[in-house]
Amino acid sequence: EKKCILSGVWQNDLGSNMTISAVNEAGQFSGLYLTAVSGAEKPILVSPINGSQHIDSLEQPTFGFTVQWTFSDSTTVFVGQCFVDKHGKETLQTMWLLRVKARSAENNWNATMVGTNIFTRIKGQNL
Ligand SMILES: O=C1N[C@H]2[C@H](CS[C@H]2CCCCC(=O)c2ccc3ccc4cccc5ccc2c3c45)N1
Repeated sequence: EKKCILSGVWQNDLGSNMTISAVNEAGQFSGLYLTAVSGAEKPILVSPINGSQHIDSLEQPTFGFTVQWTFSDSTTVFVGQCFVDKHGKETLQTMWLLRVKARSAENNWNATMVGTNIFTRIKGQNL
């Protein structure tokens, strides 16, 4: 069947790595995110994630999570769905919004970036 529980280790098309802890009975999870890219002028550090996935159906569930970047005053929210192919290979198709801190309300208009990322499991991490 096309069940997908997000716990485990994932890598996206940018080379960023994400480790998601156990998913509880409400579908909530936490984890750690190490981005491979950044536009901040600070060194990249591991950052916490918190989110939730649907577990009512577990068939190719939708999910969302927030990354609170520890190395800069910025936040990213990811939203997406887990797809499972006929071989059982899971892929997370996501879109994200990155909000960086604006100096003033006048600069609010260009403080949010948008993009997409695809995540796949790093081998041997299906536990
Ligand atoms: O795995 C993934 N990694 C990337 C995508 C979506 S999240 C993103 C990493 C974001 C790290 C923070 C950052 O880049 C960042 C932080 C602070 C900034 C301050 C000021 C900025 C001004 C212009 C452009 C920026 C671009 C990224 C920025 C910041 C700025 N997927």
